[in-house]
Order: sequence, then C-alpha cells, then structure tokens
Amino acid sequence: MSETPKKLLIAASGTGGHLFPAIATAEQLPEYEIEWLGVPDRLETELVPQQYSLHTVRLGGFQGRLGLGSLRLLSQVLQATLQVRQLLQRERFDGVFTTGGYIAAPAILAARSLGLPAILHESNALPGKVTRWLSPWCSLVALGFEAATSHLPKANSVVVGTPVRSQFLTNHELPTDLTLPPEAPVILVVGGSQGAVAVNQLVRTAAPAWFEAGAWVIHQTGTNDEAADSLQHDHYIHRPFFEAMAGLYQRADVVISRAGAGTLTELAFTQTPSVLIPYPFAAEDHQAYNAAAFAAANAALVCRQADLTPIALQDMVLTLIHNPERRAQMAAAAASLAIPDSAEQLANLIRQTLT
Ligand SMILES: CC(=O)N[C@H]1[C@@H](OP(=O)(O)OP(=O)(O)OC[C@H]2O[C@@H](n3ccc(=O)[nH]c3=O)[C@H](O)[C@@H]2O)O[C@H](CO)[C@@H](O)[C@@H]1O
Repeated sequence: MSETPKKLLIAASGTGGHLFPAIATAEQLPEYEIEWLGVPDRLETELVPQQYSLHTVRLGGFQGRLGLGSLRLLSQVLQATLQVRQLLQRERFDGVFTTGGYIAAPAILAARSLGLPAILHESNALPGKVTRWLSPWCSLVALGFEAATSHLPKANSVVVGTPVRSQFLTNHELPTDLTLPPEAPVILVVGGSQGAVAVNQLVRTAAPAWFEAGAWVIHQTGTNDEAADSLQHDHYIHRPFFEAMAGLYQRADVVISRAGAGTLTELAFTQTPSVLIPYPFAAEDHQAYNAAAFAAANAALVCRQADLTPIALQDMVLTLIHNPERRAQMAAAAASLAIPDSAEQLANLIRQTLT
C-alpha cells in the first residue's frame, strides 16, 4: 500500500527574491503535495507554478515606525494567523516552509501554535525583522549567508546558501531572440525583480562611453521607468524583465546591479563580476550587508547610490571591461561564494524536519 504524500504549505510572497528560492526548493520535493500561501495582487499570482494551489491572506509590510499603521498590521497578522491555522488543520498539512518577509509571520505562528514544524529560509546577510523575531520558534532556520548567523543567536540555524531556479543548473543559453556579436564586451544592467529607476538614469548617462568602447548594454528597466525608451543605440537592448537570466549573466562581462540576495546568489553561480549599487531604501539597508559580503570576498565593487555619479560609474565599468585579469579574479572570487546544491540541501532538511 502506498503512503499518503506529505503536505507542505509554502509561504513566499512579493518579490522574485522571495519567490524564486521557494519555487526552486519546491521543485526538489516532487514527492510532496505542495500548496502556496501568498497575498492577493502580488507577484506570486504570476510566478507560482500552476501546479500549486495558491491561498491568500491580506497583509501589508512591516516597514515604518510604531503607530496606527503597526496596530492595523498587528491585527492583520492575527487575523491571517487564524486563517492559516484553519487552513493547516482543515487540509492536514504536515508543516510550513517560508522564505521570510511578512507572509512568514502568520505561517510560522500558525504552524507552531499547532505543534507543526516551521522551516524558514533567510537569504539576506542581515536577516529581516520577521526572521529576527520569529526564528527562535522555528524548527529550523536555513541561511543564505554565513554573516546572518550572528544576528540569530537563538535560532537553530544552518547555512545552505540560497536556492536558484533550475535554469541556472541546466542551461545557460542566451534568450533565443537576442543576438550579440561573439567578441563584443557585454554590460548587463539589472535592478532586482522590480527594476531600479535611479540605476537606469545613471546607466543611460554613462552608456555612450561604453558604446564608444565597442560594448553592448543589455538593460532590465523594470516597469516603472517613464524614460525607459529614451536611449536608442544599435548596441543597446532594453526590456522591463528578462526570463532567461542565467544565459545573460553568463554572457555578460560585467553586471551592474542592485544587491538583492537572489541576484547575488546567481552572480556567484555564473561567476560574473559585478558593480553593486545597494537599494538605499531597502528595509534596514539590508542590501548593503549583502553587497559587503561580496565586496569582502573581492567578488564585486560596491558603490553607494548617493555617492555615485554617472562619470564614476562609466569609468569603473570601462576599467573592468579593459582589464580581463581583474575580471577573472572577481569571477573566481564570486565562484567561491556559490553553494551549487543549495536547493537540494534545503529540500533534504525539510524532509528530515517533517518526518
Ligand atoms: C527591494 C528589496 O527590498 N528587494 C529584496 C527582495 O528581492 P528582489 O526581488 O528585489 O531582488 P533579488 O535580487 O533577491 O531577486 C531578483 C530576482 O529576479 C530575477 N530577475 C531580475 C530581473 C529580470 O529581468 N529577470 C529576473 O528573472 C533575478 O534573476 C533574481 O532571481 O528580496 C530579497 C530576498 O529577501 C532581498 O535580498 C532584496 O533586497
């Protein structure tokens, strides 16, 4: 007689940085019956694969000071926790897995109040608030960066890196509709899953000097940039979002990027040198901590947006383009930060915790 499959609720919401590692982990658990917990109208409604039913609860962010907003949020969390408790009981789930952020709060609280295991993955070097508050109650906390350990002294933590999508493991092909001359230097600009308007502006001003040096610029602009179409050049390709990121990183000589944990993990995988401009308004400036870990390993150059002029960016990238030796050193340093079997490790830890 075959055993009933175990049921896992995955709580991951909002950004590619939270959703892609969760999807990558889910793909490593084919024997599990998996359902998803998210928020209406966020990225999960588009990104979560169809095979996972999506349940939603209403929740805002945990940013800002204490005040009326926090009270509203607290009441949302309590309400959501009750909803998730009912879901876990009704559908007989065996545990929850979450990649942090606000959706983690009701998932962890509901699971632990029912005595079910809760596994949390935190991809950032500076763990988010929800992770810091709730990690002592989690059965297991898996970490993307070693540096995060010191912020979670009471957690049962283990460093596994951050899982990447299967495209990073299987193929590094360029998108089929994108042809680039084989010898041309390529500068790839990415702004996280949402794009980065401030980086876009810097890049558009700096780019003519890069074109003059024979380079091509592939630019993910996001969907919020009104000036996205303002730069036109034969060596310039821009889109709001690219699906096949692995091939693009692989082809790029230099990547200019925000410092989200997902992107950094991928840059380590593809061993791509980078110039990082941490998003200055990220919660508690956490992207600066991610970037610092890469800078400390010599895998990236890091610039604060407030100090960065287009000329400085232009020159920094030109210097890298003209210095293959330096790029090779940075690539090797990036590779040393990669944990290639992160998704497998995490999936195995989930199996062990849910027995
Ligand atoms: C603004 C903000 O607070 N962002 C946070 C958010 O991630 P956010 O989604 O902003 O950034 P990440 O770098 O973590 O992830 C971006 C993901 O989107 C993918 N991508 C990007 C562009 C594109 O055209 N195509 C594409 O597929 C990247 O390959 C990557 O997998 O959660 C991360 C994990 O907690 C944090 O580290 C980030 O700081």
